Amino acid sequence: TYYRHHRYVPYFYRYRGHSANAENLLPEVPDPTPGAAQPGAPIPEVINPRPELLDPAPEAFHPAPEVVHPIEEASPAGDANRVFYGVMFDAGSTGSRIHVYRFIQKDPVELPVLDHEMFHAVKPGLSHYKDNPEKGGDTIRQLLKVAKKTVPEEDWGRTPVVLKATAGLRLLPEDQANALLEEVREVFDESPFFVPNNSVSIMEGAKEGVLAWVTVNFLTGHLYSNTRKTVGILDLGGGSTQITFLPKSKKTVQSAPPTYIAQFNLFDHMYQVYTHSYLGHGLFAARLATLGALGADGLDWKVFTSSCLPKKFRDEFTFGGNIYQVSGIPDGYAGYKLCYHEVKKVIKGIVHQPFEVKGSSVFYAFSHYFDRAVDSGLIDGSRGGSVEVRDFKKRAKEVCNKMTKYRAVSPYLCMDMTYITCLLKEGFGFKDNTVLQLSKKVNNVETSWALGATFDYFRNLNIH
Ligand SMILES: O=c1ccn([C@@H]2O[C@H](COP(=O)(O)OP(=O)(O)O)[C@@H](O)[C@H]2O)c(=O)[nH]1
Repeated sequence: TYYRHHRYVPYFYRYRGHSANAENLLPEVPDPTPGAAQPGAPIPEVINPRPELLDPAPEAFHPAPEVVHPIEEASPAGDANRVFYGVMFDAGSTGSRIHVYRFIQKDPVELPVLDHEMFHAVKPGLSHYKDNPEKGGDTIRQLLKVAKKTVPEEDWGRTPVVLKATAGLRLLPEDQANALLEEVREVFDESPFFVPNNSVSIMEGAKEGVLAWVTVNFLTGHLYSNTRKTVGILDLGGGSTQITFLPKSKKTVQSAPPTYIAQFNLFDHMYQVYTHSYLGHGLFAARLATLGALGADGLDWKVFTSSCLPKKFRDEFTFGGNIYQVSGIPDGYAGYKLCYHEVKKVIKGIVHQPFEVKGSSVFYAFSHYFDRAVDSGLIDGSRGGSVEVRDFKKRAKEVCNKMTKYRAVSPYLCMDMTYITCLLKEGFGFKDNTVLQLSKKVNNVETSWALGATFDYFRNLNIH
């Protein structure tokens, strides 16, 4: 039985309505008793043993005792299940988010099962408050209310709260980023939750890609199968973008810059992945770069123009706490070809083309890849879907050549779709027929680095 946990395929069940990704809409948390089944819903089976898949890896995933709290006594009913929670904050460049994960540990030597995620998001991100860190701290305080409503009060003191900041804070001057982090530490310290050492930090880009890869491969069951098949991930944030996959060919590893290869141990397997985070190549940073405005601090009088924007469009674009004047080219041309030419300059020669992107057959693409695919009508927002790289290109052309039609959806849609097309094709070197699985959630859990980071916290994946 010791090995049995490795045969469990992670199955997740929806115990109650999952809150939508309504940025800015701070939740009413509908049901204060986590795990309460919906009326009429079938009683979920939490784990699903698959006896035919024997995997001799012996190590269980359970929190290392020094990190987390003693295993509970069996309840009077004789139920030895241990429920525990992990709270992970994602301080992204465009918003801050909270993920409250509920795990069930059936047996101390077996892997706990991820049972539920509560997710909420607010906009804008912490970096927006670079000149007013206290207000930034307030957004985290607001999100903590979700944790208080989701985690039963008796568990607060042993539930860890961790915040990791990504591109938004990486792009800020150090003193401003530190002031924001310090503010968050104070908010955590005054909260009733368990605040581990180093619980508030800026995450390295390389970790961001690896942890998202861990999340997606965990949620899709690939970490449990003995086929060693995994899926790659593409994450397009506001400030940075990540690519991570498990190379099949040695040449991919040998020809990659050494910092693009990461190793870690997960559920007793050693993985060596290709991963990189491109700072300044997230969608919003790329908009600014296309407009020639990236880093143009203090040029608030200047209007930055682009043929990717509707000709008569004019806007104040805010990113990272700075405001930029932007517009289309009123008497000039707009459209796909010119736009492609502009965005290509942002990508060409900067993005490394891995030897083998076509080999790693399926890539899960999420965050802004997903959002823009929904906005442009490529996929349905509630279901997600799979598209080929060429579908992005086709839709980008249509959006750019009919800007008035899509303007109401977003005046930046032409620029964004063209950037995504160019990044995939000329940046990473994907073929037209590479399949991208676009998803915001897998089994009702957000596809983001946050779950991987929670595993990393509990188990220390020792990524290097
Ligand atoms: O759990 C998550 C985390 C992020 N996102 C989306 O992914 C994008 C990520 O942008 P972010 O501001 O985090 O970018 P970064 O700071 O990583 O560049 C945004 O559209 C978010 O709404 C999401 O849907 N779920």
